[in-house]
Amino acid sequence: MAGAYINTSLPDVSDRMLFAVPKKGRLYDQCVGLLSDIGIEFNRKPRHDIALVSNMPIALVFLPAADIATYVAKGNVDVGVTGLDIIRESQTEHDVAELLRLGFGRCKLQVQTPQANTQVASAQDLVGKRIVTSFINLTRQRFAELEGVADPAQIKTQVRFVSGSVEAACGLGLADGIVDLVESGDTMRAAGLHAIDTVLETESVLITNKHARFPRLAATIKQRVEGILAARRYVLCQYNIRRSALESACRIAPGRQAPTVTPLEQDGWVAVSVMVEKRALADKMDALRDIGATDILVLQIVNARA
Ligand SMILES: Nc1ncnc2c1ncn2[C@@H]1O[C@H](COP(=O)(O)OP(=O)(O)OP(=O)(O)O)[C@@H](O)[C@H]1O
Ligand SMILES: O=P(O)(O)OC[C@H]1O[C@H](OP(=O)(O)OP(=O)(O)O)[C@H](O)[C@@H]1O
Ligand SMILES: [Mg+2]
Repeated sequence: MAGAYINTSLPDVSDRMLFAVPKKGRLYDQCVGLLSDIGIEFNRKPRHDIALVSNMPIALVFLPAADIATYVAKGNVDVGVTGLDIIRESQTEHDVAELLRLGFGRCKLQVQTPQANTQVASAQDLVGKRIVTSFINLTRQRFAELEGVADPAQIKTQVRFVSGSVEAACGLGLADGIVDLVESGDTMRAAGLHAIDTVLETESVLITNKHARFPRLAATIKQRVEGILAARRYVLCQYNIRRSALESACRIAPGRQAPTVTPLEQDGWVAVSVMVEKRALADKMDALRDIGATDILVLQIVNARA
């Protein structure tokens, strides 16, 4: 095979689905936790970026998060996890299919400027000025909108790429504003900056190549992840209630599909078991108690396939 060489220390991945996972950074721990929760077993040797999954025909490929969308789009790997920000920045959204939003890696890509600079109140005030960012394409697109220019290559705002520590650029006198990710806002505030515009709200996404080689396996991964995400989102609520109040109780907590109702060994009473979203749980328990529910128990869900 021209151009290829055999490295016997690399595992044979030819008949395995290649699954790209961020090799470090914010998404790494979350991804590794998710892989474990969906039953993917692997042993990553130190300094190796490929790990064979022992219980499925999958090879995990550990790559920089910023490159994963491009690898998936080009079909170098079949599926991957990365941020929506990276998919948009690398202009791969037409070549990758989004399988699932993952609910972690949530943050905002924001235009930021020194708090002390009272001349700049909105992103419009930065038109024509110097912006430093790791997201040059998204930044140019946003300033093209602000400038009313159709082609982002024609904007007058000067957008310069840096690969990290973006927030230092204003303090160093290199920029009038930056465009970077903000989650808690601590990094931004520590650099004396504040946000004046949101370019994108992002979170991690499970993506696949549109012509992926292992569509059934990718669908299995998606289903497994859905089960874990649902389990993280819901708890199982069980309570006893008089049959006469059951209809009201079902309106309060209708569940994902419908509550399970079983008769109690006590005339006129039933036991109800229902999935409830964690964030609404306390209110729902109060409301169930108000209509006479008793012995309200809350149980953690480990997995919840639809
Ligand atoms: N503070 C944050 N909160 C939530 N998600 C984030 C945050 N920073 C980055 N992300 C998400 O994680 C993706 C990868 O960024 P991350 O900073 O983890 O990678 P990196 O810059 O390659 O790693 P490192 O910062 O360790 O060098 C981002 O594109 C974004 O989707
Ligand atoms: O609003 P916060 O909670 O402070 O998070 C935002 C920071 O997180 C990311 O940086 P990261 O820690 O990944 O370092 P990096 O800049 O070296 O990528 C991002 O680039 C911001 O700097
Ligand atoms: Mg980072």
